[in-house]
Amino acid sequence: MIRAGIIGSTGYAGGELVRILMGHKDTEIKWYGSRSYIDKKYADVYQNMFQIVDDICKDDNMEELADKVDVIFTATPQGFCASLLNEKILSKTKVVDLSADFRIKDQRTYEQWYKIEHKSPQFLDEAVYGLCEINREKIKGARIVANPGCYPTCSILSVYPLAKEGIIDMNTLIIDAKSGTSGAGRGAKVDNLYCEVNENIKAYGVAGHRHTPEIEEQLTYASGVPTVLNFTPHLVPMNRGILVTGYASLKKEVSYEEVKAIYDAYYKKEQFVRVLEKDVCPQTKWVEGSNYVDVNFKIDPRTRRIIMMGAMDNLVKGAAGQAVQNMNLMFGLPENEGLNLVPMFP
Ligand SMILES: NC(=O)C1=CN([C@@H]2O[C@H](COP(=O)(O)OP(=O)(O)OC[C@H]3O[C@@H](n4cnc5c(N)ncnc54)[C@H](OP(=O)(O)O)[C@@H]3O)[C@@H](O)[C@H]2O)C=CC1
Ligand SMILES: CC(=O)N[C@@H](CCC(=O)OP(=O)(O)O)C(=O)O
Repeated sequence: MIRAGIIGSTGYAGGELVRILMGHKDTEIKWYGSRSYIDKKYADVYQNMFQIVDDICKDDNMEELADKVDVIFTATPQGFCASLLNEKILSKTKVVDLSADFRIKDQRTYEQWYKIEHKSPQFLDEAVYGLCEINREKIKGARIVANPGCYPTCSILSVYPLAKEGIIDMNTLIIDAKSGTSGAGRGAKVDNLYCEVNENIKAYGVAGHRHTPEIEEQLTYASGVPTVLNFTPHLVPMNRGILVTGYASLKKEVSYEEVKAIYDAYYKKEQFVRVLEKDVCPQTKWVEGSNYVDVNFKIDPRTRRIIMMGAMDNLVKGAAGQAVQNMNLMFGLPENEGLNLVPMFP
């Protein structure tokens, strides 16, 4: 049995990790970490876990936790994992960090976009960017995995095959994205109050959202071309789900069949990326509660652009599901263990 500790188990991403790991046959959650609910029953924080989880929330330092578990998930705010990680911890346990601390390789870029000092730059090179479909082999041998951001996961997987194959002009890429409110976490914020979100849609982080450099970095690796893009997220009145729409100019004339063959070549063996059939646009409802990312595209011959679309559950493939997929790879388990979650509808 893999012994898991979750720091930040009382947040939305941590809570989803608990839900998924409860159905994982090779993992036992040994430690429910919290800062605000110490000594409270976990099921008192999340009553959906009544009679399912009997454990108490605890706080501890990460070094002591490393003695007790085989894997630590840090589902905590930006800067937390980097401020505590050290060689002693990594010599005893593996770490899957759900925050952005180790996603961006360049320390200055991280500090500039996150406006915090990076406290563990010595692990930036070693950390593997945990987008399983792209970095599978590196993840298998990793001690620390940087679980990708929710918007970046959906954006990169939607665009990746065409970036890699040089079909699109990377300098023309625009990504428009929408997220449900759970993406903002459980902490109380005025912007996320019912009356602010319900019956409303708003763009935010325009020309400055912190996921921009993460998407740019990964698409630069994929395309081999320095990629700078416009990324505009929107908050929509739903609990879960991310919908991405990407636009780029085509570098040459291509047919539907040619592009479909490219997507299929990249994803036909991937359980969690579904390339939809012609003219079917991804919907968040079709992936809710599951680890799937649905992708598709449409060529617009009038503008010589291609429109790339993706839908995903931000808490599953965008956070906890992908974290478990990473853990499975790190421990040599079947990649889908605990993740055969059928999407819920309606
Ligand atoms: N929500 C999402 O869709 C996604 C989130 N993520 C990432 O996952 C991480 C968590 O996000 P999310 O769950 O949304 O956030 P929440 O605000 O819902 O939860 C934050 C968690 O971190 C804990 N925490 C906060 N500060 C400390 C501290 N100083 N010491 C120990 N624990 C602390 C909180 O504990 P307590 O409340 O008990 O004090 C809580 O459990 C973030 O880095 C986020 O970027 C990644 C992808 C998607
Ligand atoms: C709706 C909303 O607010 N979403 C969050 C992103 C989700 C998240 O927690 O960020 P990571 O994926 O980087 O961990 C935001 O825009 O900051």
